[in-house]
Amino acid sequence: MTQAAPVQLPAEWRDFFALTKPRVMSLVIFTGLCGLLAAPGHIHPVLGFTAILCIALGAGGSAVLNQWWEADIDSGMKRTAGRPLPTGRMNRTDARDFGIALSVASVLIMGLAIHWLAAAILAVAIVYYAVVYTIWLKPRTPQNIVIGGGSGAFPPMIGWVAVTGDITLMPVLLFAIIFMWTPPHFWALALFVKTDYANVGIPMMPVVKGEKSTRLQMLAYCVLLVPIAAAPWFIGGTSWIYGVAALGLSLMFLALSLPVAFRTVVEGDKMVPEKRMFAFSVFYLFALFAALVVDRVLAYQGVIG
Ligand code: HEM
Ligand SMILES: CC(C)=CCC/C(C)=C/CC/C(C)=C/COP(=O)(O)OP(=O)(O)O
Repeated sequence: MTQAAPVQLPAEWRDFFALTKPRVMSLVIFTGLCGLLAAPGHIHPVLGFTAILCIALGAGGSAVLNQWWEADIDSGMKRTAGRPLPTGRMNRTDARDFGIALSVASVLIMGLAIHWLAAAILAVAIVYYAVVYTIWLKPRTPQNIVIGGGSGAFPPMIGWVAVTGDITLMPVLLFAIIFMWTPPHFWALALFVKTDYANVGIPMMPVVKGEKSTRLQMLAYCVLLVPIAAAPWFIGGTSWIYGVAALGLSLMFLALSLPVAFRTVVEGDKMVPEKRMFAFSVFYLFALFAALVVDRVLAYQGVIG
């Protein structure tokens, strides 16, 4: 029996798709979906799908605009030099227009089909990432991702508001969890690509304040994340199922941050603890939000109290 050839997008389409940072955005879309599924209330599946599609379009659009603005910086970093704009495979104007089209369409469809409050938060998230973080904070301050982390923290709130139409304590806590998670997530990576950022003059924390300070700050955020991740349980917004998962995952994340915080790096170091912490950060958020959905679906079906 002959095997079917895998479906391949035309090269140009692949570049447009790559510009939306699909791997990073998969977690953004997942947390948005979890916010939507965990919210109390009902949304028609077609509208739920539309809301998630809008989050995906908005997140993708802002990532495209981020790369349109940063094409020169990206060409100077090993990790990003192969992207469609720095390699010259794509025209900058096309990228800009694509980013604007995705962003505008996402907000308009969200507003017209779902809810204007959800659309407004989506618009804030897009502007926060594409303008506040990319243009203003990133080239200016080592606190760029601490403050800029707000951009990635909005999706579960958007998903939640798409169902309920209002902002309560629970979506604010989901925002706070991702906000606290972002510095250890990103600085773990920044530690092992530090020279890239130094070469292009981006003031990331390890470049400006040094590795020791960055490592201790990562530990501090991991400590804060333990009560913040468990807060939805403490306020009675979830059952013990989410609570135990949140405490277990957060303590594991904290445990992985200890060797990162207190070790001395030697010449030729492979940065294994830092790479392990970065990989776990991604698993952490997937698992935490999955636990939230399991908890809420069981509660709404009356299986747990
Ligand atoms: C200001 C905040 C953030 C910064 C600066 C940041 C930065 C980064 C960078 C530079 C990478 C490496 C990506 C690459 O190699 O192209 C990365 C990977 C990743 N980020 Fe973030 N991130 C942030 C927030 C978030 C948020 C909020 C999420 C999801 C909710 C997220 C999800 C991911 C995922 C899933 C990966 C791994 C992608 C892969 O498999 O390579 N990030 N992040
Ligand atoms: C709904 C919506 C608008 C969501 C946006 C969410 C989001 C995840 C924002 C921050 C994301 C991110 C991957 C930054 C990468 O940093 P960078 O751009 O500095 O990384 P680079 O060095 O790889 O370009």
